[in-house]
Amino acid sequence: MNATALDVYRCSKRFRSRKGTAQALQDVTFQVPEGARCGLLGPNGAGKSTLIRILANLLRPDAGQITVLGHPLRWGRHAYKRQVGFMLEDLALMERLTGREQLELAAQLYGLPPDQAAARIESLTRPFEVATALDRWIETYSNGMRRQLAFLLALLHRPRLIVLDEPFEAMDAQAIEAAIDLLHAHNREGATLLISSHRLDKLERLCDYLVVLHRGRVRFAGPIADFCNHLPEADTLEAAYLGWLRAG
Ligand SMILES: Nc1ncnc2c1ncn2[C@@H]1O[C@H](COP(=O)(O)OP(=O)(O)OP(=O)(O)O)[C@@H](O)[C@H]1O
Repeated sequence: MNATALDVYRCSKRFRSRKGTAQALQDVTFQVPEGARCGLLGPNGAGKSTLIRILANLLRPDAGQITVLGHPLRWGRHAYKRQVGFMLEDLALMERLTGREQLELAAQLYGLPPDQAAARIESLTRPFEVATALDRWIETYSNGMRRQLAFLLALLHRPRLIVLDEPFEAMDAQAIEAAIDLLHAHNREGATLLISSHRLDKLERLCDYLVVLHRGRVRFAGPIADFCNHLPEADTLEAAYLGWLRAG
């Protein structure tokens, strides 16, 4: 049996503001086996980004235990940081660096020797439009190029777990294809994937495992085939998901 890459147990998060409270996550429990290509699905406001921000240690859960690659997640500690690559909703790029400088800086932080970093940057960026703009300030990038750069930053250090929040948003068709190919290649080399996206057609091609959140709760976690078997008449993941939502 596979080891567990990600173990989330009874994780809850409530946001409080003057206008009231929002229970973003409630007793969220699921596991992702090592080597899985896991899609994270759910309607707007289901809690996907909140969960990913908690995994990235940017947000403190109110309750719950999370284990990432065998390390318990502790608030403010980054025991596993070098083994996980994140692309978050807030891309947090450094506008007055060039794309190459941003990639080199990250490579340095991850301890890649400069010659290896240069070769890695060259091969990673080659299929993407951002390769033509690596020596320009990030400030001048289009939205799609910014997202390509953020995506490549998540993969740069060959992490064992890759966690991406809406990676395909604003990417053109060619970039999406290149991104899917790269993710498959990293998965073949052993990386586990957790990818939140509303692009169900892309997730269907990429993923073999699914976690579905709805109003902050886990409504399904398991192989995609099991999810689709609930609605045998649906011939795509999108049709199965829409049918599942309709059934309430
Ligand atoms: N900083 C915040 N303050 C208050 N409420 C928040 C905050 N962040 C998220 N929420 C609320 O938490 C809930 C979950 O939001 P979250 O962004 O995690 O959903 P999501 O599944 O990523 O949605 P989407 O698909 O629209 O990106 C929503 O009700 C949202 O309004």
